[in-house]
Amino acid sequence: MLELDNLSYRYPQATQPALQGIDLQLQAGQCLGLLGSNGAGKTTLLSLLSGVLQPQGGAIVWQGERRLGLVPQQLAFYAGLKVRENLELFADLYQLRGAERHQRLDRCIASTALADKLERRAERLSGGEQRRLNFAIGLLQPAELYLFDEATVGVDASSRQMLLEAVGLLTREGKAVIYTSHYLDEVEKVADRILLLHEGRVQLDIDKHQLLGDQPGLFLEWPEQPPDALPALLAELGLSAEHTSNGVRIATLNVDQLLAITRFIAAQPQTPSLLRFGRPSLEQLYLRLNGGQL
Ligand SMILES: Nc1ncnc2c1ncn2[C@@H]1O[C@H](COP(=O)(O)OP(=O)(O)OP(=O)(O)O)[C@@H](O)[C@H]1O
Repeated sequence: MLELDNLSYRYPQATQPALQGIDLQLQAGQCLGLLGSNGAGKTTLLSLLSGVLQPQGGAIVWQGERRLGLVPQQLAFYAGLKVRENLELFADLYQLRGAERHQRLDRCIASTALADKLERRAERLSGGEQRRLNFAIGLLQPAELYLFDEATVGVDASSRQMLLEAVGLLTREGKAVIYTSHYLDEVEKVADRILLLHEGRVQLDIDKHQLLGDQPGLFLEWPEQPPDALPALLAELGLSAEHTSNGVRIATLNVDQLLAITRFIAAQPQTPSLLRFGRPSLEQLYLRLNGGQL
């Protein structure tokens, strides 16, 4: 539905481009998790897609009509208006009429749990409720591609869960989504593909399941250092491990090897600070990626 071809952008007076050589294809029904450290270029990319910025190099090619919904990082509603008035105003702007208008309003109010806040002036909402209003306004817009830029900052855990479900529903309905957040557990939940930006370039563009893998591994850490006898045990068991400053990661091991290691741990005077058996989380992989270890 959307193709980016060698896209680049440099802010006026900046010495380095904020984005360079970005190639990307996005399909309907896909949720792309956009990751990268502060300043990597995520917001710039979303601003180019939403038309806030114009590309200076390369092209953005839309297959079909360009219909876009945006939940921006900066709150974008009228603080002096009530929640209901804001939603009605944006429904007007989006030219929603009749049954569709009602349906979309009902759905975005339900998805963001704002039903009991409709008569409250937006400036009187709590920080998390303001985020939810911002989110609701983005969802209200009929679109084929939805962009979420740090859309859940300051939202409490149960409301966040609800917002993520609304994002999941969009992709199940065949909408494309680009979701950027520093909450990697959220990205892990909603995204099916991960795009990592580093200094304005694509560092990694990969299917989420391929990135996380399905092989469970063992992750062990101690408060200071692993026990001195650990390397000998691993050698005896024929296991290869990746060593970190205070622990090890063992990518594959069988049940007997796992049992031998747990027996060894139980016999040590110091207990581990982390013992995790399973797939690595996106957060663990991200830290390794950013540390240049992957
Ligand atoms: N208005 C601006 N003028 C000049 N440089 C800018 C401007 N906005 C962003 N930049 C620079 O462009 C680069 C990319 O910034 P961008 O905001 O896209 O990063 P980001 O990945 O969204 O970061 P964050 O995670 O902090 O939101 C950074 O080096 C940033 O300093």
